[in-house]
Amino acid sequence: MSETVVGQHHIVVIGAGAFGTALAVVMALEGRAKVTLLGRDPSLIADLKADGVHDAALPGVSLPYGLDFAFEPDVLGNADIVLFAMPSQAQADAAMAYGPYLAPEAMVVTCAKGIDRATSRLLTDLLEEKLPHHPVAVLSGPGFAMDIARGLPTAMALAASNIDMAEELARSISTRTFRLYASDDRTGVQLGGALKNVLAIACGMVEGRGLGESARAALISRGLAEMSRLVTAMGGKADTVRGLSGLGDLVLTATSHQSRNLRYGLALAHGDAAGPGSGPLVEGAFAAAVAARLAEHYGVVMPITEAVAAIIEGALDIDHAVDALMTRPITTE
Ligand SMILES: NC(=O)C1=CN([C@@H]2O[C@H](COP(=O)(O)OP(=O)(O)OC[C@H]3O[C@@H](n4cnc5c(N)ncnc54)[C@H](OP(=O)(O)O)[C@@H]3O)[C@@H](O)[C@H]2O)C=CC1
Ligand SMILES: O=C(CO)COP(=O)(O)O
Repeated sequence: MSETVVGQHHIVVIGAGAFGTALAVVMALEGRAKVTLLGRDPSLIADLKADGVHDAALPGVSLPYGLDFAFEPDVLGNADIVLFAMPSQAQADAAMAYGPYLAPEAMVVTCAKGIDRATSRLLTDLLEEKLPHHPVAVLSGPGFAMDIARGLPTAMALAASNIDMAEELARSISTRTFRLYASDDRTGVQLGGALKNVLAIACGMVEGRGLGESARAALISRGLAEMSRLVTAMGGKADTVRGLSGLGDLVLTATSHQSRNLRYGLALAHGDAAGPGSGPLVEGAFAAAVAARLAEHYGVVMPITEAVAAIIEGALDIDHAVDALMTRPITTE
């Protein structure tokens, strides 16, 4: 186990899945901070320590020598930065389970891309309620876990309500291959991450039905317009939507077969998608209905998001959805 040097950050990543492990790997390789990956399954953690690989999450990636592993939450007692890298719908439970172990000065960063389904709340708001003594930031943007872990160049956004804190976290977490840009727009950054997943599902359906690349481009740009409307209605910035966590992540996820959300859309188009939660994590399948509720609440027009939500619920089929979207009244862009 590596020792903490005076003045050095101790960063704990909670959640030994694909993204949590990738973040831990890239930070540990940099070697500036002491980094611990905290998982909840003792046998998995024992295997990671013994084997030096996490083949289920990141096949072929070596776990660096300097990375520490733990399953006992008391390791949190000397961490000043704590990353919550579990799925959106597990963030509230994780805050309740790990909150009592956090050091008083710990800054919390949610790394999930979604909205809490039970409360329709942004994850930073949810975590702040559960962890009232800790500032909560969010990390989001274009970056597949595998690319980050392999040390390919990636850039994401780190947003906190206080820009000084966002800059401090961005500097502390960034590495030579993983570059973070600071923002004070938590709302914009989080909604970008959640909504691009819904739009990636739609792009998967477009591809699965053979509707063409022109349709996909139209979907990306009209989807971005929807994203912009909800972000600004909820107090976020239009500029954020054009940045890494909005346009950047939308382009990545809507065009890559690495994306689980895109693959889910493809499966829906082929009529062989099992329900959300029954297979690999598909955040957009949970976010679609919540985003549609938020759109209604804020009086924002989001026809693509609403169509995806209705298709997943089984209330609409893809052909009718496309027809309805194409025959909406002609309007300005
Ligand atoms: N994969 C990627 O490329 C990227 C993912 N993300 C985001 O990161 C988040 C996680 O995704 P990803 O890592 O891919 O998902 P995975 O399914 O690979 O991993 C999720 C991890 O969270 C753990 N977990 C689940 N519930 C809890 C809990 N209550 N407390 C502690 N740990 C828990 C799981 O443990 P167990 O196995 O025991 O259930 C698992 O280790 C998502 O919101 C995703 O959108 C963001 C950018 C890139
Ligand atoms: O968010 C991601 C990359 O930025 C990962 O996307 P998926 O969850 O669709 O695989």
